[in-house]
Amino acid sequence: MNPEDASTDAHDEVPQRCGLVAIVGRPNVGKSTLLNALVGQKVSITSNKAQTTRHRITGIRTVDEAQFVFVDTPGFQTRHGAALNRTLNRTVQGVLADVDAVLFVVEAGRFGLDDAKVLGLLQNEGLQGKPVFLIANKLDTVQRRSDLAPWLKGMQERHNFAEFVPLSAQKKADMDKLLAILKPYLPEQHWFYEEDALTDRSERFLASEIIREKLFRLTGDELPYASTVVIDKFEEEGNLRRIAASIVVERDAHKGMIIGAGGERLKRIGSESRQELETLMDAKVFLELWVKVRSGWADDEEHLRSYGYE
Ligand SMILES: Nc1nc2c(ncn2[C@@H]2O[C@H](COP(=O)(O)OP(=O)(O)OP(=O)(O)O)[C@@H](O)[C@H]2O)c(=O)[nH]1
Repeated sequence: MNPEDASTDAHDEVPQRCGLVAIVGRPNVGKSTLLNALVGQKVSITSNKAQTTRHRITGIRTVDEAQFVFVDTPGFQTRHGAALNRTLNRTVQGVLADVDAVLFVVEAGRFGLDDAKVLGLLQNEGLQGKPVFLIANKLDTVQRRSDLAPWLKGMQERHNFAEFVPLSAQKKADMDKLLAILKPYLPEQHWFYEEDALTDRSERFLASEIIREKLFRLTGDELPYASTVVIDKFEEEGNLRRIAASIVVERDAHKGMIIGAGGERLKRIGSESRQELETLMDAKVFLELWVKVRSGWADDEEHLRSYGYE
C-alpha cells in the first residue's frame, strides 16, 4: 500500500456525525438570518417585522464529516391569542422533542421578559440534559464589549448553558466558529441527507415563503399579522415554472392595502418575488398573484390545517 492510500483510509475512518439543531428565541432576534448564514443560502425568510417565521424549516450544512440539520422555529408568541398562536407554540414543542442541541438566540447584552419566557418554555419542555447554547447575536451593535462580561455571567445563573457564543449572524467567520463549536455535540451517526443538500423543503414551499417575505417587506407596519400566502398552482415545464399564488387576508380593507393605488404595490410584490424565485430556482418564472378575503382564517383551526400549518 503506498502512503497516499493509507491517508485516504485514515480519512474514511473518521465517523460521520449528524444531528438536529433547533434555533429558538423570541421574534426578531435574528434566527432566520442565522439559519441562512449557517447554511450559506437563503432557506428561511427574514424581515424586520416580528413573527415572519411560521413553519418548521430545516437548513442543512455539511462540513467535513459533520452534517448539521437546522430547524428554525417560530418565535414564541404571547400577544395574539388566536388559534394560529396555539399552532405556533405546538410547533416549537414538537421540534424540541427530537433535537440533539438547541441554539437559544438573544440579542447580545439584552435579556428581556420575552426572552425569559422562551427560556422558561425550553426548560419546561423536558430538555433532559440536551445542550443549550447561548447565542448572543448582533454583537456588531454592542458599543462597549466590556459590558458583555457581567451580562454573560448573569446569563450563566439563568441556565446551565453548554457554551456561550457572542457573534454576529452577518459575519461569515463567526458562522465557521459556531459550526466548529457545535460539531462535537452531534451524535456519531450516518448523514440524513446528501452532502450537498441545503433544505428538505420543496420549491413550492420556498415560493410561498418568498412571496410572503416580499408581502411583509413592501406593506410595512400596516399589514395585518393575519395574512398568508397559498400556492394554487405550481407547474414545471423544463426550465420554466408556472406559479399561481393567493395572498389571503381577513378584510376587504386589507385587500386594498396590498393591491395599492393602481395595483402598484401588488405588481411590485409580484415582480420582486419573481426575480428572487428565478435566481433561487435557476429557471424562468411566470407568477400570477391574487388577493383573496377569507374572514376569520387565523381563528379557525380547520382553515389553518388546509393552509399547511400543522
Ligand atoms: N445588526 C445586526 N442585525 C441583525 C443581525 N442578525 C439579524 N439582524 C437583523 O434583525 C432583524 C430580524 O432578523 P430575523 O432573522 O428575521 O429574526 P427572527 O428571529 O427570525 O424573527 P421571527 O421570524 O419574527 O421570529 C432583521 O432586520 C435582520 O437583518 C446581526 O448579527 N446584526
